[in-house]
Amino acid sequence: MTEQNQGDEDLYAREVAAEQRFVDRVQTRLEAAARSAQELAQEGHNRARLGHEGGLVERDAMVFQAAKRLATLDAAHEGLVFGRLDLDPELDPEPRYIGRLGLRDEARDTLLIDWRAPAASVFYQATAATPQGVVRRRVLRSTGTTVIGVEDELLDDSVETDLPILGEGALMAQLSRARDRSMHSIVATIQAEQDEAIRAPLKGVVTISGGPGTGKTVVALHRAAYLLFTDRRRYETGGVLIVGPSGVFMRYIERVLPSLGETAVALRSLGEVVDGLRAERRDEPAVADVKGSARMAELMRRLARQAVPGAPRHFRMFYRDDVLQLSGKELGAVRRQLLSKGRRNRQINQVPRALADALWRQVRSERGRERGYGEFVDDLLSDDAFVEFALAWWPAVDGPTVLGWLRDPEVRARVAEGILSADEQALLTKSWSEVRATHWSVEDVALIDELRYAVGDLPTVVEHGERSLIGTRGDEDEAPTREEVTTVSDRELAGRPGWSPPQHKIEDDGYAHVLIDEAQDLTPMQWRMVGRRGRRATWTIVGDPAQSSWPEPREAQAARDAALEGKPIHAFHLSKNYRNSSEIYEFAAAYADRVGLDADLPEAVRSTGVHPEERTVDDLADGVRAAVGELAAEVAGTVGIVVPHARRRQVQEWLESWPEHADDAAGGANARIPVLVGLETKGLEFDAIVVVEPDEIETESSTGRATLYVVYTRATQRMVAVREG
Ligand SMILES: Nc1ncnc2c1ncn2[C@@H]1O[C@H](COP(=O)(O)OP(=O)(O)OP(=O)(O)O)[C@@H](O)[C@H]1O
Repeated sequence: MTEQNQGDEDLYAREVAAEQRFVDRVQTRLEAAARSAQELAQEGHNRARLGHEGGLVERDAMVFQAAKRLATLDAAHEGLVFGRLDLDPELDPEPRYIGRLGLRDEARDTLLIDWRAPAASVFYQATAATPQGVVRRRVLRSTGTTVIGVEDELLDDSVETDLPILGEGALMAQLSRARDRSMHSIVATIQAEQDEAIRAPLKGVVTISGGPGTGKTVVALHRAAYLLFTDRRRYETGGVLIVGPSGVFMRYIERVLPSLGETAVALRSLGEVVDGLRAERRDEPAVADVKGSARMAELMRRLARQAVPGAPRHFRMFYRDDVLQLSGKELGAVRRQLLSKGRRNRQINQVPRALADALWRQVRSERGRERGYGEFVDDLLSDDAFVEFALAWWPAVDGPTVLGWLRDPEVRARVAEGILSADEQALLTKSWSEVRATHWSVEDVALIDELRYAVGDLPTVVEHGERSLIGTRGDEDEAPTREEVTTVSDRELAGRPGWSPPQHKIEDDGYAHVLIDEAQDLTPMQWRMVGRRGRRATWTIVGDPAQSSWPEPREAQAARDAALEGKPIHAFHLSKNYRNSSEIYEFAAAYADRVGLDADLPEAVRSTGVHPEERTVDDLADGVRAAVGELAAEVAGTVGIVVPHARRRQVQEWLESWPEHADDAAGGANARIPVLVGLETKGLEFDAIVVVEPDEIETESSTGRATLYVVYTRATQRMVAVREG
């Protein structure tokens, strides 16, 4: 080793040791904060809320909680302290440290600046062209609480200092690491254009566009953390909803926010947006196209107004000297009259009276009329046959039940007339006849939500005597309370089981912030579903139109505009691809160009020198096996095998039968070597990808080319496409 090299190494070690001393100091302070929080917890929470001191301790408690989460969830990655700024000594001779949370020392001076605080923005925004007073930017690389390296950038060489500049650049070091099954935070290396989107104004809608791998997802997640930091009360109380394409994707991103100390967010895939439903299965593309179409909104509206299939269709009774009966036609009129007053489930209390009114019009005999309307109603309400009919004719219904009515061919033909073609109707019939009644698809969830809003939430059944079946004050959201049960009929009915309004109302679905990832794929019906949750929200919308798998972009755009209700839009665009090697991205971009996708082509910042390969093989199984074997040996992280729909099972079976990969194949979509269809790879990334029969992926749906483009942009290091020739 040369003297020069030895000298460099010593300097590097000294700098790392100096940073370690600072990190140790932060750690000691954090532990002290934790101790005082614990002591205070023992003394009781009330004191913590008193006066100035109390506020301070509360803050310590928060710091403690956040730190605990950091320690448990992200120990193996970037540490609590990750950044340091050395400014022009004339501005500030002391270094400033940036961390995942803010911390003060014993004298209440700033020890660590939270990355989201205004004082930290210069860490991300300063460049050599506009150094903003920063001479050196340093990123600390750590494992847990141990500093293992530093990466420096000199931003202003006009200032005289003796600061050493070490390392090879934090960004490249971060981008070259192996991919595992989850996405990690990028707090240490957020780039200036990304930082602008993260810190964008709070009002209205922020859109983040950009080609593959530009950091749209990870930036949007950091933005959610930023919003929680800036207006914690609003966003923690009102809630932040993050919607992504699939369960696999949600699991992939779920660690990012906790690693930033934030857990107060609802992460939902499109199949989980509606409370109580959890769908993972996707319909085949042709069916999904029908179910997602905006035309389904009208179809659902009609469906929600139908008579309940299988419910009694007429009613007949004797009253004094009259025979009273309600035919299908008369019942239809009562149904329409009730529906004109509000949501179906909210009308339940009005049903007996509406039926009684219709029957009273038929009472002609003198003996009947002389008792008067009031007593007639009371007589009816104490008549078991009548009450049973009312309950059976107008039961409380929920979204899944109403969607299930479409299994009845008569109902389906009636509501779909003029909306869906015979072929489209047949597709729906097939889709619902093939699966168990409750095994809903992701696409069904948006339809169920539509119906839920049309019929109103399910009332809660209450035990005997608590509530009456019949309301005393028209269509109200509040059920009559015990005190309001005043009429004879009410008293009689008070002994029967009845309904009270739902505890959870659909009005409670709203969030303070809605973040939509892979927004280019939302169908019009899905836009309606998320729109209902964001009426009073601020929004972040992330997407890349070239990766869209929805065939009617204009229809989706209209649905999206309707969901946003004219809120002001701030658009941000990201221009650099941080995922793919430049060799892989060139291949993908050439494909996009060849097949005529109007793609937003970012610049890939990293090169590996290894080009993707296209292989034609005699035997597909052998070819895939060889490719998987090579790539699994070459990369340390994940290897995705992407297949056409029709080959999924076959390839999964091959993989499991190859002893060398049996372990890596276990764990389904979360395995080291998962088998996925094109659409499932959305938003994900792998160290290496094997694409099986790409031409079949391209032709298996009307948007297959966009899907194949997505597939070609998933690998960070290696890609092999295999075709049988
Ligand atoms: N500033 C950064 N520092 C380090 N890594 C980054 C940075 N920006 C993005 N990355 C990494 O680049 C990869 C791609 O990011 P991300 O998945 O957010 O991109 P995307 O634009 O949503 O991609 P796509 O649209 O193709 O799904 C991720 O591994 C992410 O961590």
